[in-house]
Amino acid sequence: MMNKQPGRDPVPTPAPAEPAPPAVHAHGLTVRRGTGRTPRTVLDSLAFDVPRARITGLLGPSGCGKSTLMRAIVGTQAHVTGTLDVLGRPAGHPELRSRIGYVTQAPSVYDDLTVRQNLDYFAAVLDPGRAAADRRAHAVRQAIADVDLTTHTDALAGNLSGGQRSRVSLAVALLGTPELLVLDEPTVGLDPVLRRDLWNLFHDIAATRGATLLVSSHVMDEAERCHDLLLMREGRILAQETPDALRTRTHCATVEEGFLRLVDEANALAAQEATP
Ligand SMILES: Nc1ncnc2c1ncn2[C@@H]1O[C@H](COP(=O)(O)OP(=O)(O)OP(=O)(O)O)[C@@H](O)[C@H]1O
Repeated sequence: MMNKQPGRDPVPTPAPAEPAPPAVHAHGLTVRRGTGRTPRTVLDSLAFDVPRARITGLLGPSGCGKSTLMRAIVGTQAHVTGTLDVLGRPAGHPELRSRIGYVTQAPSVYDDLTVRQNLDYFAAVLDPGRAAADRRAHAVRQAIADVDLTTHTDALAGNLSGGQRSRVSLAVALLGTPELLVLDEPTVGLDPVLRRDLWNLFHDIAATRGATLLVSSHVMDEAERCHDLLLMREGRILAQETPDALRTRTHCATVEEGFLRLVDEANALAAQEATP
């Protein structure tokens, strides 16, 4: 269940990282998008690791390439080159389908079905057959409880608020207890209480299930809630470190200030290089 305690919650310390391979490993990862003669390079030779059983925040301004990177990781992005390994397999490998939960920015729920019917439908796709009926019913109940929608189980999805619909999408992604959850701006448009509750849920999922979460946001204060950060700017990785390390290195009080300092430095460097 989601924690509804008032006040700001500290980021819980995760268990010491095992020397397991990272959940995501990228090297020379490049994506070109657009049709015609001049496709644009929207991800440019990225190299990074996403550690297991932790929450990595993927942050950067609108248009910097966060969604494109997430699509590449879940295997739905075309024109990907370089190395991109996910849970030990090349991104897009069929075996990964049931091991990854993905929530896009637009909640993908059927408005004319209830919350339970939406979950039943996706559970039947994931775990078909009469023999699995009891297991599916349990998984559906659990996923609805995880996102705190038990009291809305029989409500039509079309009658829910935006935040509740987002949580139905998240519940769908939680079916099958995925090892990696890729969440594209899951808190956009939510009120502060719901945002906090969702972040508490993310921490529960990482701590109790050992799942890895990659969560994108362009709201910098959400960075403070992550164990690790991948900061992006214009299709490149600007920094990969913990919030603490970023604040210390940049001598800034907040991740937002630290990020802006790195952006200014990158801009100054680019201007210097462009000067003949
Ligand atoms: N279908 C497309 N064809 C060509 N370029 C595209 C296409 N879709 C997105 N882009 C470009 O790719 C870049 C990265 O877009 P992307 O959606 O990954 O950014 P984002 O960081 O997720 O942005 P936001 O936070 O606004 O969702 C942008 O410059 C965008 O204009």
